[in-house]
Amino acid sequence: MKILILPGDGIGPEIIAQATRVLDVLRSDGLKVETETAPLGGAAYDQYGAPYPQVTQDLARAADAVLLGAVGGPQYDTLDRPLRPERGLLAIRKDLNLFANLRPAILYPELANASTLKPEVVSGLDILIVRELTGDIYFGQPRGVHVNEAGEREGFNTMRYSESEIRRIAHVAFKAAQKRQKKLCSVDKANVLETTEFWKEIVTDVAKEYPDVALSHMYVDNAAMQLVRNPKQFDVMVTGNIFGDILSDEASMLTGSIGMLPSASLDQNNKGMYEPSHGSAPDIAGKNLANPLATILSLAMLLRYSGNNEAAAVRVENAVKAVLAQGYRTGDIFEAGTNKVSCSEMGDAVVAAL
Ligand SMILES: NC(=O)C1=CN([C@@H]2O[C@H](COP(=O)(O)OP(=O)(O)OC[C@H]3O[C@@H](n4cnc5c(N)ncnc54)[C@H](O)[C@@H]3O)[C@@H](O)[C@H]2O)C=CC1
Ligand SMILES: CC(C)CC(=O)C(=O)O
Ligand SMILES: [Mg+2]
Repeated sequence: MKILILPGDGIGPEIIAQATRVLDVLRSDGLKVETETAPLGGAAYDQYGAPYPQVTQDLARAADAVLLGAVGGPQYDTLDRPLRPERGLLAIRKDLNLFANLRPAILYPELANASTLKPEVVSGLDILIVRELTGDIYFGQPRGVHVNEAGEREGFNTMRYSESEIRRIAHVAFKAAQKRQKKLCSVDKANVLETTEFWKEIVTDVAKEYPDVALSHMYVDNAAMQLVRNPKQFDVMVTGNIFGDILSDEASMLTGSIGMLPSASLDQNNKGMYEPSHGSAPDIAGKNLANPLATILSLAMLLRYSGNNEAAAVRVENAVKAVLAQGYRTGDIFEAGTNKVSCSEMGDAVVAAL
């Protein structure tokens, strides 16, 4: 298997370094992988003047899977939009047709007290958020800032979803629910937005092919509230790009920290890009403070989905469980009585536990 590694910006290189060490151990134990490394985002802009340069595109297309740290940073926030790191991320997702973003929010029992919610609200939590990733207001045209008819400057983006885009993500979500508790909640804002009323209509139609899955619908504002009130009511949630982006950050805090939430972004054939759900955390970048576990768990997802290697995935996940049981904690999940470690020390612990 060919894996392209994209460290990206901010904490990206630090967390990717720990995931790469884990991969190296698996490789020394016989896992057949070739790796290449390329820049994406701000790092690519600095080197090539573009956030998703040709060299990265060529390697990404040739790879079976991509492992990404994160992109972005304040030094890039004043660049023209097409040059910004986040555009590079959107471009690679679109280029590789990675429409299905799986974001599992699982609470490891050892982290029940790291959550800001009461342990009884989150203990045993196991939710899968299925987020559509290549459509919606993040990609819809027209977009921009112009002077309107009243002579005033005005910003605009467009929320759009085609029927085929909704159908294919709905199928992914129903199939995922079939393998879990057979409950799917589709999240929309159908009371206000035509695009998401259409979403609801199509998801309801696709449901006819999955009679064993109980489908429910919820408005996104209520879903945001219910995730905090009673998150264990959910099994699989399916939603569009922007709602999924926001709800998955919210769900991450149910697991103790955004530094714990991995993700897989898949195409129709399980080629995928794997990345933590968080960003480049400029506030802690370069300080060896970041939690690398979301990235290491993203590597596990890579091994499972693109590598078709369940045993290797479980080995990595068990190592993460072991280090949590041993009491290792980066600052974001630290609590009294545990052992506070740096990003690289957490990597040491995971490598030792493999
Ligand atoms: N997939 C990606 O590459 C994403 C990139 N971004 C970009 O990242 C930059 C920062 O965005 P923010 O809104 O601050 O979101 P962020 O997720 O980078 O950080 C939010 C907060 O969570 C903390 N945090 C995040 N990951 C952590 C980790 N592994 N360990 C410990 N603490 C962690 C940060 O220190 C910060 O306090 C921006 O340029 C943004 O556009 C944001 C989200 C996703
Ligand atoms: C640049 C953003 C679209 C990335 C993000 O926030 C995410 O994918 O979670
Ligand atoms: Mg996000």
